[in-house]
Amino acid sequence: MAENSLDKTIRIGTRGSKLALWQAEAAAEKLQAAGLKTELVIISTKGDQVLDKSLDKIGSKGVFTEELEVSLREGKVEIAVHSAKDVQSTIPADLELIAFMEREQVNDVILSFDPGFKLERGSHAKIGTSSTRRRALLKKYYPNVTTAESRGNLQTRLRKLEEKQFDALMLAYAGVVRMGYDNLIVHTFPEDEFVPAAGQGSVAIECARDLDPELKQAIKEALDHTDTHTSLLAERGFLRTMEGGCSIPSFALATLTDEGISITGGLISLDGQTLLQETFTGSAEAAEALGENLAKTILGQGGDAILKSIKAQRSEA
Ligand SMILES: NCc1[nH]cc(CCC(=O)O)c1CC(=O)O
Repeated sequence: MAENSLDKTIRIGTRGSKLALWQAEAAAEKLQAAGLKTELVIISTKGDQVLDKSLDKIGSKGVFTEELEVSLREGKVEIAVHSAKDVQSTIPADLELIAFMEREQVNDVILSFDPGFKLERGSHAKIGTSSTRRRALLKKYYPNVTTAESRGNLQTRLRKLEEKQFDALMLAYAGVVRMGYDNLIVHTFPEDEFVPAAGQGSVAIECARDLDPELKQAIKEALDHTDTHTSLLAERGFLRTMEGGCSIPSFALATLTDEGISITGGLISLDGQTLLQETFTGSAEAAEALGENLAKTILGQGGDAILKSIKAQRSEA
């Protein structure tokens, strides 16, 4: 009797952080509900190990994904689960992203242990964040706010908040609610002003291109969320054309509409002085091209000069 590929246990590669485990468990539950067998395999990445440097200083692409991709290649796991936001814009040719799980609310939020904490335009608060996008947007919209590095997993960052290394902490709502810290949210940024990073709030599933086709299809059917996938194609098309890597303050958010798809995206200079932001609409079938065209437009509006100056500043540092 031929061996049935769907009887095989799907080994799920994941980082060991609590959020990563939550995401991997969410994928495992859905696979099990579809009748598939699963097992979690915890893999530590450079982004988990190097905690004393900001991500733009660790520098290389795929700080949260590389070791997972090696395990896919070596056949140690069948799939890898990532925060979609942490996945580099171009995947190596022997690997592929087969599914994007249903997206959580996409907004950035502020957490504080002081329930009376209010963020206002003139606020002088010190806010923990290590994201260049969040820092630059805060400079633009909240010019008196200062920021402090807050690398590390969510638990580490909350400890820094507890130790009063800063007054408040800025994070993605998705991770906060998944960890059950939403009771600490004191401010939610509107997504048209603080446009999230491409992929924020969604979970991406990666596998080797040569994974058994029947198994691949079953995984896709169990995990993929069509509207999220379409949005992510547009956002990742934008990101790829922007060619910035994860430490560039670019942003992109696509949503499906009655007519098709809408994507808002752009780029901000590190000092917050120059903001380029546009919204494009098109058909869902051409989602990827729409994101690419948006990026080309932003680059043409002066985005290329912003990128150049960011790269020059970085090589000086
Ligand atoms: N590398 C950080 C990272 N990657 C994914 C999330 C949050 C959850 C998500 O956006 O899916 C975070 C933390 C944050 O930005 O607050």
